[in-house]
Amino acid sequence: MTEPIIRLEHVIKRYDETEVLKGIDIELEQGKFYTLLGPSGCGKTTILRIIAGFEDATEGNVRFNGDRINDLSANKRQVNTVFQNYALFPHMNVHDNVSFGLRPQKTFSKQEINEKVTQALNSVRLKGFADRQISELSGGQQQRVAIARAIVMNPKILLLDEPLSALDAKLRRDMQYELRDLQQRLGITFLFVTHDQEEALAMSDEIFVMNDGRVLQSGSPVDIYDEPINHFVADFIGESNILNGTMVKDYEVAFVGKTFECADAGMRPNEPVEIVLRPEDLDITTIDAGKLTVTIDSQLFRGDYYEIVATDADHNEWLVHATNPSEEGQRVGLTFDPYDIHVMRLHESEADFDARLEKYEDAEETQS
Ligand SMILES: Nc1ncnc2c1ncn2[C@@H]1O[C@H](COP(=O)(O)OP(=O)(O)OP(=O)(O)O)[C@@H](O)[C@H]1O
Repeated sequence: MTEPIIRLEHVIKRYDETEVLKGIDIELEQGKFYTLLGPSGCGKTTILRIIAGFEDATEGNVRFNGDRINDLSANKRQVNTVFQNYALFPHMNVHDNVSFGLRPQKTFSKQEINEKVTQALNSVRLKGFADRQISELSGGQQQRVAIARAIVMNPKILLLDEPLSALDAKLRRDMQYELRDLQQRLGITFLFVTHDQEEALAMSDEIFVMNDGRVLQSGSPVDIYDEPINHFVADFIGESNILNGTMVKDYEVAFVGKTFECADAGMRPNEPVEIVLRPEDLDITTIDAGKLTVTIDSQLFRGDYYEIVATDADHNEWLVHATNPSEEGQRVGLTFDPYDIHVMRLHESEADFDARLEKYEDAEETQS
């Protein structure tokens, strides 16, 4: 296997007594789009700053293609950063902003610099903007200049710290497509920071879900959405119904006072667990056909689905995304498939979770 381009080995960061990174182990491969996702203050920016060389790790190793770079200064790392506030120079035009990092190198002629700037501006669809002043640009265009300024340096890794947060919803969505497209065209590694789970799901090859200085789970968007490791991840990534339950035995789980067939195995008999059922995996049906009976409390039309809140006999609240409307106060059945029940062990580590998943997938293969 080839060396990951970046590897953080048990990185800890302390400011005085406060530990803001509590042992981060992550690997980034060449040419992939990675996202650090987590709530404000969980340590995302600190990880970027340590990779960029603006901040030292208190403990642990930072490796670039296998070499330890903890002591390498920021300007010697093949890493560039796009900041949230763009950090452009307002008194300079677009060309001078984009070429700013190239000029002190003195290795390029004026013509080479012009070619590189033109190429970078073309990549971010700002052809012909070189002579514009920064103040004459929209927010989205300024964002593109910031990206052009970073990619003109030909980095191996681009770090992006919430680069879309200042844009309105429509422009933000357009830029999500563009950034993803740019990453694929350039083939360099992107490490993107956001606290917006939809953005992370839409853009990434791999997501690191963080909370309180730790990576709780890493994986593809589909893996993380379908198999959240714990309550925090399930709740943070999309909407969920999360309930306490008991794993009666392999492929049988009990919650809300009933026992249901499920697709999980490999836990202790009667182990306490948490259950996740996604709103889009629940169907409303007749009371007779339902696995549970609920009463509809309220509904909102959301364009492509109805968001329904219902309550069961034990006063548990259920969030359901349905294609058809229901009537408030109506008693209906709720149904779901065994494989839509996601069972989460309490306090499971990511390594334990991966081992359990692997065992379960092996068993599935043997069965089929
Ligand atoms: N220079 C510093 N001195 C002391 N504490 C700091 C310093 N820089 C960051 N912190 C603390 O470290 C923690 C992590 O900060 P960080 O900026 O990495 O979080 P984040 O996940 O990027 O948050 P946000 O999404 O709000 O930008 C926070 O509690 C922050 O207050």
